[in-house]
Amino acid sequence: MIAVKGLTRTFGDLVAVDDVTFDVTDGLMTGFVGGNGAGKTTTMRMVMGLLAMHGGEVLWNGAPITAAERRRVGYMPEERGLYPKQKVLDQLVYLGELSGMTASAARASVTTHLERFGLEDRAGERVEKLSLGNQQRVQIIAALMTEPDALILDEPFSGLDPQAVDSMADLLREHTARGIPVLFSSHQLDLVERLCDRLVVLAHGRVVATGSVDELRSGGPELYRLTLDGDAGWVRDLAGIHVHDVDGTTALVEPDDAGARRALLEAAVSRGDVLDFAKQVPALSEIYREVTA
Ligand SMILES: Nc1ncnc2c1ncn2[C@@H]1O[C@H](COP(=O)(O)OP(=O)(O)OP(=O)(O)O)[C@@H](O)[C@H]1O
Repeated sequence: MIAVKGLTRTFGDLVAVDDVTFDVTDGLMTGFVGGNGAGKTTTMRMVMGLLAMHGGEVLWNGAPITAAERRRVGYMPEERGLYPKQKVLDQLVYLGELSGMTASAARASVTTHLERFGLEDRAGERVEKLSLGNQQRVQIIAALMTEPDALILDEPFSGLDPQAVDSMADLLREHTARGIPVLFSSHQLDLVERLCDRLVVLAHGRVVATGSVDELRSGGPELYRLTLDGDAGWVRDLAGIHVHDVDGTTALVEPDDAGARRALLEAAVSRGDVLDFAKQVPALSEIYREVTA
């Protein structure tokens, strides 16, 4: 498990990462989300030892992470570092060898991964001839091919078509199923919601929310949507009901307690037909807007 404790980094007057603490737990997919400039890349680079920390520490299974342990982490940087002139297979085998693999093991792993991403017929092409999405796939293979002990991926899904997103998601799930901790950053909240076991939400360098999607969803107010066959404006006059919105025949309300909720429903039934009354589960995007506001 990777534990980030009190990580801090400044650039001049800017505190880019401010006392950031979270875990990347074995076998779980942790999504790292936050707006542009929130500090995700800076945090990941410090975890990988590519940028000096100004405070805090990074632990691997409870002890400060060593250089050797960091080499066992598959990392996909934000700035993609491929050599445009080199052929895909040669480049990946070279990167594998740099990470300590033998040439034959690297070649076998690369071949398997190229097939997974449907790139086997591109192995002999120069990287610069690939589309951006395919270059992205090659970059991902570079992070995965060494059978790493953990994965830290900066925007691994950006630029991928839906089919490649699915291949990538399956691959990451295979890693977590083997107990490997995975941290990835993304702006695609629908993907994060679908894939992640846990979320770390960053805003202005600080962690503003952590937990599973369900935990984050249940942390907010308990809202109900009431739809009537007539105007719903009268709900504003009910005691114990905080009205969030009324739009014609529909009201979004937050009852103080179960008694207020029952009274609301009884009042609604006594006035006519109740077409719908349901608890509202907020979308991750709504929670995200709330916590990063
Ligand atoms: N080398 C640097 N020198 C000065 N400022 C920097 C440097 N690297 C990052 N920053 C600043 O630190 C803040 C955090 O940047 P960072 O790249 O970590 O954010 P991010 O969450 O990854 O954003 P994005 O989603 O846009 O990639 C930003 O304000 C950025 O401008």
